[in-house]
Amino acid sequence: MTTEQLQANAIDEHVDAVTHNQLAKHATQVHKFGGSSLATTQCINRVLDIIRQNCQLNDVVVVSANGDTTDNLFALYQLAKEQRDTALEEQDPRPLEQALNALKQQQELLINDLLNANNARQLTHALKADIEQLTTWLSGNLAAHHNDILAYGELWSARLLSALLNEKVCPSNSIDSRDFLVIDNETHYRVDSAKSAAQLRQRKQFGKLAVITGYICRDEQGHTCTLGRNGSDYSATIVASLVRASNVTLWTDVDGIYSADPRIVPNARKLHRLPNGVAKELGRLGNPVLHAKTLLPLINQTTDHHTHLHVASSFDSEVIGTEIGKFGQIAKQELSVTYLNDLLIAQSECFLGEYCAKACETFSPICSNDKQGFMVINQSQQKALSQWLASHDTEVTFKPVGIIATVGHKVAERGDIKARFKRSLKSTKPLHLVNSDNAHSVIAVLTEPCTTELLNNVHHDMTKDARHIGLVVAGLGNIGQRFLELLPAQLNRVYALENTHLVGLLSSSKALINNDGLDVSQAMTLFEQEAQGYDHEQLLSWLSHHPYDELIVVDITPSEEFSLLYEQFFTQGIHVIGANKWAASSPTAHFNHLKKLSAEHNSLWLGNTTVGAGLPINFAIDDLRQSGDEINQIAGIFSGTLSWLFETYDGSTSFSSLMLDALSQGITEPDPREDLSGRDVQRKLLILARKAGFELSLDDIACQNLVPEPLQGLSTQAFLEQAAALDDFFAQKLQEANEQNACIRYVARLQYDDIAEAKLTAKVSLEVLPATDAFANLTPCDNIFLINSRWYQENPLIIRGPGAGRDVTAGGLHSDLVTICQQLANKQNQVKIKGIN
Ligand SMILES: NC(=O)C1=CN([C@@H]2O[C@H](COP(=O)(O)OP(=O)(O)OC[C@H]3O[C@@H](n4cnc5c(N)ncnc54)[C@H](OP(=O)(O)O)[C@@H]3O)[C@@H](O)[C@H]2O)C=CC1
Ligand SMILES: N[C@@H](CC=O)C(=O)O
Repeated sequence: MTTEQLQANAIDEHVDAVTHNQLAKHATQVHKFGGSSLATTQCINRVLDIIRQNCQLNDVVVVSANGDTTDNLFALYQLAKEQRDTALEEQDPRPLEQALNALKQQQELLINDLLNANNARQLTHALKADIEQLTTWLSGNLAAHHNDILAYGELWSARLLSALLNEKVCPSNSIDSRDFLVIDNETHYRVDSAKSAAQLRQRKQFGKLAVITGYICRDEQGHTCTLGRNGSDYSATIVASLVRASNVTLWTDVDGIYSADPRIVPNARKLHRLPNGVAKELGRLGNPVLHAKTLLPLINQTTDHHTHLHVASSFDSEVIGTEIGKFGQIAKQELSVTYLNDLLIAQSECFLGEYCAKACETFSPICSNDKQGFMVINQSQQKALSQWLASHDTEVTFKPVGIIATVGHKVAERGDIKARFKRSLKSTKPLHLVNSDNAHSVIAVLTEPCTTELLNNVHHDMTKDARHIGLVVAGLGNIGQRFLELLPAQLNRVYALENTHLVGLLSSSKALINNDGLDVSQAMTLFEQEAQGYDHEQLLSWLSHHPYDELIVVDITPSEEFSLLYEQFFTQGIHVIGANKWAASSPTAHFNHLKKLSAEHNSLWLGNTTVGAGLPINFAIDDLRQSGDEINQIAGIFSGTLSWLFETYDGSTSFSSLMLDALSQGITEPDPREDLSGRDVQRKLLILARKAGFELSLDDIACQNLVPEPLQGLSTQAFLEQAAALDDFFAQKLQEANEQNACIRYVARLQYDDIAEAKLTAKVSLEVLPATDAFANLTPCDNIFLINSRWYQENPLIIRGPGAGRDVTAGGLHSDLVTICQQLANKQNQVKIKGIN
């Protein structure tokens, strides 16, 4: 292996390592701005902002000509040509002069609007020289300079942007791509990569952001060439392959690739991630944004280096676009529907058997079939194909057709998708159904043009179940691990979870995020091996660009700090399932703000395990209220820990030993003082009170703290070590209760009395209860909830059962997950297409 290859491999390994975990930062990037993104001073200022926010100095910017400049240069060329072809006495030089003047003024306007006087003077001077050269070419050997003339569009655009960057953003130099980019065959746009890469290295200046002209290059003889239609996109991906960039972003006037043309199919979904092969097939079958040749340089077969491509809108840079690259299974499930009209089906005996392959090689048809002897081609190919067949002495018939195709990774090999596609076409009776050679599409050949209605209906049938849900689990302790253990079976079993993928795992200091999904059966092992340090800024940045239709964060942390992120989650439409009680018991203003945000952004927020673990107490209260009931009393034993401790504690074992036992069983909070202080019960009562419709805060609930003061300020570890200091207090309380034939229980009580002066009273405290009390005879760890309401007055509603522990809590979280996924599925079903034409 050469030194260069070794270096290249080392770079690849490094890039692989940092990009596998998606919270890591990326390497060199190429940003390409299309003509519409650079059309006006306003657009160019937006581009400056995008560069400020997204580029580093070692990145590369590739530009198209500003707005319509290339079209205007081409029109200039045509005018000059017409003039040349006109008899001398009939020639009128004015239209050409006017067009040239208009072009010059357009450039001067941009220069003077954007640059300071000094820089504007320099660029105007250079522009003047260019216009003189243009004038010479237009009146000289026109044909020989066709491409030189067109090249000015990109040249001016790069020069202007680079000058502007120098003035306002960062050091920059503009590079004329003809100084490095060499193609050895203009027709097939084949790039001389070794020569071009070496020449680009020489031109790129260290510490300056390079602004490179798109669209143009040179051939081996040094003539200016263009890269054809959408050549600037192609330039960007070529440059990316030359500098071995990790990513190219095509900043354009659309915000991504959709599952169908969104101008025709209003319910088209944006495809966040497209595998390379599928993107190429979409480009081939008429996607207006992607072009097959743009994607060619993205995979280097020799080094296996993969560059990802993003399509994003320069008009709304915050909107997440589409990423094209190498992905795992989840992205491979994406389906889209595309169509082409104004095609011809050519039928000939010549297409039967081996000649078909030859014809395909020459004409690259949309589709063909060598058993039935047909090819579908563009109308523009009819003449050439007729001639080709005539030279083979064969007859051909042509008929107008359209096509509609379903496109997705290896769809032609998936019986279920093909069957669905056939069903969706049953009213149409296509002429043929053809699998594409690469198997990434199934194409239906239609006798009539594809209509808007057909496209909408087929799109609906093909993509109705296609929304993907990403799942991020925060908190991988006692409950989090059990949740993950149960996850594989749930994903297999529950239909509503069919498109749910585990994509992120977080502890307090480490994160493992993978957009391609994590293997659920090995989640914890993967986390231990691959998780990396992270901060909230990185996490939020990933969350704001996640590639899923919906994202759910399951918060199984005990952290207030993590709960403060809910505000950003909800703002981004992310759903939250919390076992963590902090947010739901936060100060009233904050809690109301979160509720408002989640409603505004359609974020679902469930927290049924925050009280009673898996018991359906939150459901019950919601249900009572929805049925018109009014709750006036909630009481009970809300702490599994305290229930277990007081039901078990009979004096034979010290209270502190029992507490350590409860901790090891996973019943207590990570810091058992959260239970013993009454705070956990206080939070639960607040959560239920809010559910029942009362507006109060923690301070409104009197709370008896059972932790002696000297133990309150210690670290968790120190507290556990000194836990024996609890024992005397509880021994004495137990003895006093025993003397009255009673027992001690930690009880929560909320009472609403609309006649009394203090209408609402709420407290959590240690009570001495008669041995016969309903709260006195629970199975250790059970919770009991007693509710009095209009419907349940004399005879209260009672819910009782285990209120803490790994299984019931993890189970309760899974119940919330299914509920959310079912609701999201219903949301998707609301977009039924009615049929429009
Ligand atoms: N035990 C039970 O029966 C019930 C518990 N709950 C709630 O479940 C939650 C988890 O309890 P449990 O599993 O026992 O706790 P553990 O202490 O066992 O685990 C907590 C996990 O959260 C992580 N974590 C802590 N802070 C953060 C943070 N800021 N960001 C991301 N991750 C963080 C920890 O990471 P690290 O290891 O790095 O510290 C750890 O992985 C608590 O809120 C608890 O109230 C709710 C109902 C019942
Ligand atoms: N520590 C809590 C756990 C559940 O919220 C309890 O004991 O109830």
